[in-house]
This record gives sequence, C-alpha cells and structure tokens, in this order.
Amino acid sequence: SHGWGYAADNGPDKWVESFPVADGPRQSPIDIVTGEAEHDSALAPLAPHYDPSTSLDLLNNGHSVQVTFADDTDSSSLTGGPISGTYRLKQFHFHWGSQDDKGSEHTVDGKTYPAELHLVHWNTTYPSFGEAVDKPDGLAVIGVFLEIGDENPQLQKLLDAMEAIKSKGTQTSFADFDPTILLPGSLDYWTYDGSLTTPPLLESVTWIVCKQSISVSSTQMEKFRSLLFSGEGEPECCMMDNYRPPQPLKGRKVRASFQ
Ligand SMILES: C[C@H](CNC(=O)c1ccc(S(N)(=O)=O)cc1)Cn1ccc2ccccc21
Ligand SMILES: [Zn+2]
Repeated sequence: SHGWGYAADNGPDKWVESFPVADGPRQSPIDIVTGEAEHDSALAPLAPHYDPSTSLDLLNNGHSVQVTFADDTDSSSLTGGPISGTYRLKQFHFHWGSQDDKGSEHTVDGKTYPAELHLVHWNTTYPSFGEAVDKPDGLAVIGVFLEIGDENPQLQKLLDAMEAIKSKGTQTSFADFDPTILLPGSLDYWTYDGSLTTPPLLESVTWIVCKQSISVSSTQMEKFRSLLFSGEGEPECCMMDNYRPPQPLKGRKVRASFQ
C-alpha cells in the first residue's frame, strides 16, 4: 500500500522509512509528565479570537475529519500564550481510537483520552501556511482532550454534517461555525516545542495542550468511528486509531501556564 496511514504496513512505526525526521529531536506527541512541567509565570493567557464567518468546509482527507477556515485575514487568529505575534487559524481536526480507552495523541502522566482536537494556526510573519509549515516557529497548535461524559451539544452540528463526508476525499460546505464553542472553560495549558504528528512530521509546531478536557459521549464517539479511511468504491475501512503514540522527549522542557 503506498502512502502513509495508521495500518500495520504504513502506520507510525513505518513513517521513519519515508520521513527520517520521525526520529528527530522535537517530535510530537509526547507524554506530559505533570510533575516535571515547570510553571512559567511569564507565560501569557491564551487569546484565541475566531470569526464564524471564516469557516468554509468539512473534509474527510482520509486521515481525519477537518474543518478548514479562510485564512486571508486575521479574522480568526491566536495571540498570547507562549507565542509572539499573530497566528492565523487554518483548520481544526481530530484524532480518536477504536474504543473509549485510547485515541488521544498526547497523554498526561500516561493517561490516554478517547480523542484529541487540534486547532492549527500559522505564524503571520510568513506569507502563507505553506511558507510557515516548515519553519521552527511556523505553527501553533492548540490541543484539547475529549473525555467520555455527557453528550456534548457543541459537537452535534459537526457530527451531523459527517453523514455527508463518510469517504476519503469527500467534503461539504460548513459555514458559520465558531470553534470557540469547542474550547474548555479554562484555557490553562502546557506548552513545548514539537512537530506535526502526521507525515511530513515537520518540526515547526509550538504545542499548546489544554489541561481541561471537553466532554463527548460514547454514542458521539461512535459517530467519529463511522467515518471511513477508504474512498468511495473501495472496500470500507472505518476511520479509527488515527493517532501517533507519544515520542521521546529528548531533553525538552514542558512549561505550565498554571501553578
Ligand atoms: C504539511 C501539510 C499537511 N499537514 C498538515 O497541514 C498538518 C497540520 C497539523 C497536524 S497536527 N496533527 O500535528 O496538528 C498535522 C499535519 C501539507 N502541506 C505542505 C505544504 C503545504 C502548503 C499548503 C497546504 C498544505 C501543505
Ligand atoms: Zn492533529
């Protein structure tokens, strides 16, 4: 099978064959060892400002489900936190498991979550996402854990729209969506220097992982698992376990925005 994926023959353990940076010094995700994280009082509060009119469409790209945003202005952007300057929101997507006891990419003291949301932003000191994607300070990704609990009404619009994008390469318009509603009440976070968690695994991401999770019900998780890795007309392969396991810290410091 050509192309990377999450199966035994093209999954995370095989990525290094085509993407040697997989064994690099700042790979993601990581296990966040809370006792080792150092509170940094110089860390500013996270200041995400999103404009729902910038949301464009919902896409099944064969690796995840993604909502893409118009990024030709600063309307939806992130400032504050560990970053300097303004980073524009490009897309958000999820990673999840085949069952409720796994699926997140980052872990906290070895704890895995059923899913993880990633909001991907690029540094506007560069002219475009494509220019920023391979720079050491090019991207900032906010990670939010999903925890099994009450049904999350804020996810429902997304989950309902997934009916239209079951197969790889399908997309549907997805307007007027404000991703702020997916953020937890507290924006306390851990931060460290890392990478994209999928090939090309570029070491260009300032990771901002929220301490507080958001809820998702088991039934809602089943909706994510009804998406397909496979394209129309191909043998059906359910989209699940699309997560990379934690990678070696290699001496990196993880800072906490909170005591
Ligand atoms: C790397 C890019 C495709 N990958 C991503 O954008 C990406 C974003 C976030 C994550 S995660 N899971 O770490 O949050 C992983 C992958 C392809 N690409 C390369 C140049 C380029 C230019 C424009 C558009 C896409 C482009
Ligand atoms: Zn991701």
